[in-house]
Amino acid sequence: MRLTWLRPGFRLIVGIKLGGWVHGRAQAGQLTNVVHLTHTVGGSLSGLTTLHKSLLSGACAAARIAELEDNPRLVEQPGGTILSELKGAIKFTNINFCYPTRPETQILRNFNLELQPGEVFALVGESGGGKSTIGQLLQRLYDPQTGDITIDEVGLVDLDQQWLRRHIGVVSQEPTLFSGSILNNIRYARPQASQEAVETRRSKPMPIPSSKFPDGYHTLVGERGAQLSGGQRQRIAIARALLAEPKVLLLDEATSALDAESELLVQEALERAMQGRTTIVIAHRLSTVCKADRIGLLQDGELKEIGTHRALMAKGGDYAKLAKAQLGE
Ligand SMILES: Nc1ncnc2c1ncn2[C@@H]1O[C@H](COP(=O)(O)OP(=O)(O)OP(=O)(O)O)[C@@H](O)[C@H]1O
Repeated sequence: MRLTWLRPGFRLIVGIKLGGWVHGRAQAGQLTNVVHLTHTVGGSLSGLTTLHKSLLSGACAAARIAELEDNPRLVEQPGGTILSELKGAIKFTNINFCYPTRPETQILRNFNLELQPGEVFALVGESGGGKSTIGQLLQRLYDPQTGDITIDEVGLVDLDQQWLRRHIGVVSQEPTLFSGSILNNIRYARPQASQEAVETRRSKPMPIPSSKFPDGYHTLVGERGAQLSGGQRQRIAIARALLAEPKVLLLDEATSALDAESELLVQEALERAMQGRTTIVIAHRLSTVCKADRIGLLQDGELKEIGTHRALMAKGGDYAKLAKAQLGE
């Protein structure tokens, strides 16, 4: 078995990182079959390979390994507050952030944003401007150098990280899948969900045309979903987010890999999913963000314009120029 779940040139770092990370989880009693890994971490790669097999015996463990691989987190801290009820009020206050590997490049400058529970907020701006970074900070994959981020007025730094990530549904350009069936990939956030619950959400079919797969929902997706197209991977990630019913949704170019017809169908499913959830939508195509309650234009690391599509168009600023160029308004 190859250790392809570890990126080439990344193995040693993962080994060290995994030690701390897995230990944290094991202490929390949430991933007991991985506790052996902490003993293997200074050991040989063959030891890790054996362990890898045993890890893959549990779908959740595998999912978490895949999750870890794609997100070599710098912030790993066990314990913390678990809120009994999450409303979804989000506040970023005076955030300054640069990635630790590139301290000379400031991504966010004095960034401020306050979202009401249930609000749909779209983030637009030039490529590389820091939109996805805001999503990464919200999941606490990184901590800002200065400033605070709160959910329901509790600082992210005080919240239990696993709890936080379970309550934020994420659909990104390149979703994280693990080698298992479509079914298990979808019910990652709710492992006990029945197949019926997976296939139907609020009486509407999930956006997975399972008849197109040889074994329907039991079709294996290959390592990291390699046997699927980008669009199929995205559909699975969307189905996973819909099933989990999180209070906060982060849609980062969630439909970018879909063809126009599929995008319409999936967009409809997503719009249903956004109802009653605080949602941050990141999209290049302005046609998908026009309906948001508010839109923010990120420029030079801060929100330069903020308002409804109509208000921003009336203002005639950079958003209006962008929209006119794209939508021909
Ligand atoms: N893990 C990382 N380490 C270092 N720099 C990074 C990392 N991730 C992103 N960056 C850099 O941070 C900047 C902002 O990236 P980000 O992905 O947030 O932009 P974006 O606005 O979402 O871009 P796009 O619209 O193209 O997806 C970019 O210059 C990018 O190269």
